Amino acid sequence: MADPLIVKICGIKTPDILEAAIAAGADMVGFVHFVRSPRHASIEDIATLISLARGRVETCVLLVNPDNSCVAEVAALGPDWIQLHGPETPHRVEAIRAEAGVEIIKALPIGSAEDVAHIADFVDIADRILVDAKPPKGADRPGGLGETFDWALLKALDPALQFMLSGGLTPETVADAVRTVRPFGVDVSSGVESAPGVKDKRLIEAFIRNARAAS
Ligand SMILES: O=C(O)c1ccccc1N[C@@H]1O[C@H](COP(=O)(O)O)[C@@H](O)[C@H]1O
Repeated sequence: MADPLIVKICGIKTPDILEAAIAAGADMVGFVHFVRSPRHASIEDIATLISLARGRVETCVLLVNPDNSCVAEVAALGPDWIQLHGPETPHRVEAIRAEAGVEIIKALPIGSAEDVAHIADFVDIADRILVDAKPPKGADRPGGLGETFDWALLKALDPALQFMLSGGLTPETVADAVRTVRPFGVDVSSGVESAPGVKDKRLIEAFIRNARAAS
């Protein structure tokens, strides 16, 4: 039997939405610590959210090219995962993993066949790979933009690679994404919001329901 689909709801900022994501059956919740994001949460808020979530759902802190002090601050909160969503090199990912002692999701931007080929540089270093749309030139952040990409590019991947899919997924598109791409997991942020940074409980429920129905 195939592994059950992992569903991650990212960009949670409040206990209320955390509870809604857990009640809806999320496997993993993400907290963004990146000041340019409308989903940015302070270290103090993330500490509270992780303590509420511990033992109930896997937790992930999303960072963009963090320095060592940021890594240490986040590692001290005891998340299950750190998601690196910036231009971190394989060497830097390895160093952060060793420094933090936390499993790493490496997010990689996909816009071309070369981007897909670049994934191989990280498969033995990161604990999990997440593919996202390459942000448009001039974007003020490297993700959480609701942008999709050409999923057909992923056909070049090693079929044995278990990866998570993100990038512009919504309750309407996630079933098609699951059936077409057959990812190990799906990750969503802006597709379950009523406005940038404002999560919508009904959209979270619909996303998880539709993802599971297709898996
Ligand atoms: O959510 C953000 O603001 C964000 C900021 C910086 C890097 C990544 C960010 N979000 C992640 O991007 C993907 C795709 O998001 P979306 O569903 O297209 O909105 C996902 O992993 C988000 O957690």
